[in-house]
Amino acid sequence: MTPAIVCRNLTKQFGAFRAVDAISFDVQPGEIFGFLGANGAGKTTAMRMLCGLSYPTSGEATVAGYDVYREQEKIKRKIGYMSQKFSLYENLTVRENITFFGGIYGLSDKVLKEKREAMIGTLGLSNEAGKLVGSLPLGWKQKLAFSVAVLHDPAIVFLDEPTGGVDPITRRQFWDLIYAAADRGITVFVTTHYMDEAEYCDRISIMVDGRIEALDAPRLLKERYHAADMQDVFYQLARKAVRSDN
Ligand SMILES: Nc1ncnc2c1ncn2[C@@H]1O[C@H](COP(=O)(O)OP(=O)(O)OP(=O)(O)O)[C@@H](O)[C@H]1O
Repeated sequence: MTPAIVCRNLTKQFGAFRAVDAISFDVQPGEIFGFLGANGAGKTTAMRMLCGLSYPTSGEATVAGYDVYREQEKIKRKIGYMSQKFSLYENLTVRENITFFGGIYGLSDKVLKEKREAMIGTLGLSNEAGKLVGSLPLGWKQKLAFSVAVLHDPAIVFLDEPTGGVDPITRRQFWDLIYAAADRGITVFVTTHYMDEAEYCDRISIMVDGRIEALDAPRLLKERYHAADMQDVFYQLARKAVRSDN
């Protein structure tokens, strides 16, 4: 099977500063791939290159089979993206947001209507469908933003710290949505600072100062680093970091 993402020595330099330093990995279709690293490690910079939002300085990568230098527009049509600030319009209602993004993704009126009503039902938002998104609790906004990011059944969805600032139960519900998407064959590429979420991933990479220091299934990483949990694995690797954005 062709990998969903192929990344070879991908590098991003800002002047003399190497934010992402020759990272290499593959992500398989349908995989949930966790992309971990301390603040400033280079995760967002790497993700922006893979999403076709910025050009690499050097190295190679394909996303959904498309080249990150030459085929950025094709990549954008094949992916979903949810940024830390999630991209919903606070001054539109739940239903209007879904309709708006469905239109951008080019869904037909009929498909859009079906998907919209199904989504509102699945998320339990029937009573909120006519309310402004700005009035919803953060956890609901995040679940809605994720559902909108996969509305067009992309090959890959990129999630940049999608669950920041919400409680563990809401995060667990969010992950149920991620699993459901992966079951539908959508590849999930997710950054997180929560180590319980790292445990939910099929494989994770840990970035330190722009480089990937470790990459494997959580269970194998715990064995390798003689760690009781991912928190400990992460700490052993990330404490070597010189860089800090804090
Ligand atoms: N446009 C830019 N120009 C110069 N430096 C940048 C630019 N964008 C990011 N950086 C630097 O590159 C490094 C990596 O930043 P990045 O945002 O990719 O890290 P991150 O791992 O996503 O961190 P966080 O977890 O805080 O989001 C940081 O030191 C950051 O200051």
